[in-house]
Amino acid sequence: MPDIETIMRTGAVIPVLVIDDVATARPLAEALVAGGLKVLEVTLRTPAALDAIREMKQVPGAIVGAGTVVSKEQFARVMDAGGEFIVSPGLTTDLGEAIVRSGVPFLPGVANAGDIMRGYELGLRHFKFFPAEANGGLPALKALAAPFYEAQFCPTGGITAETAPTYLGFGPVRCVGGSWVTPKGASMAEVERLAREASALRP
Ligand SMILES: O=C(O)C(=O)C[C@H](O)[C@H](O)COP(=O)(O)O
Repeated sequence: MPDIETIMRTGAVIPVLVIDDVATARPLAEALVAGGLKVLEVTLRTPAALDAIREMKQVPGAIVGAGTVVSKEQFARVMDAGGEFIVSPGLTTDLGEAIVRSGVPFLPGVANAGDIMRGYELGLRHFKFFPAEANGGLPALKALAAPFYEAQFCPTGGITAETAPTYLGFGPVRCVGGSWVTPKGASMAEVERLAREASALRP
């Protein structure tokens, strides 16, 4: 199982996926991987999410994890489905301890210094800055990251193909997350094209 550092370094963008119909999961993963995005975050926002993880894991090269994990029960269900990493919108000690103890790669959401300190106490150094744009964007992240020189970030929330490069140009940013690669109603050819553009993004 790759660790969280490796996962964050695999590509410039982690697509954040909302899967309504499990039948779309595998073709979507194939299009994203073909476009160069291998790390796939399936949000637990829909009833299809866990089966979507199972389907996407069949796609060679895909590294499939779950987003929107807010409870230990969800964490257990994701493990059962074969999820390879966990993303949460925030960080509680209870959930954080359970995931850290398991050794499963974990990218918890942080929005302020207290959140990061809670992560440090759990031994975590990799965080999702969420919601990135609503929290003040790159200027806010720069100010927040300054005291936490070991921390590495995946800003997510409101980021686009246009704004991603400015985030990626900031040293502690390893990758960004976003849903722009899979617009609602897009064809698989369009998703592959957007993934190819996203995977080529550099500062
Ligand atoms: O459900 C979660 O836990 C999330 O991870 C939320 C996502 O990060 C954002 O919804 C992605 O933001 P957009 O790219 O602005 O759509």
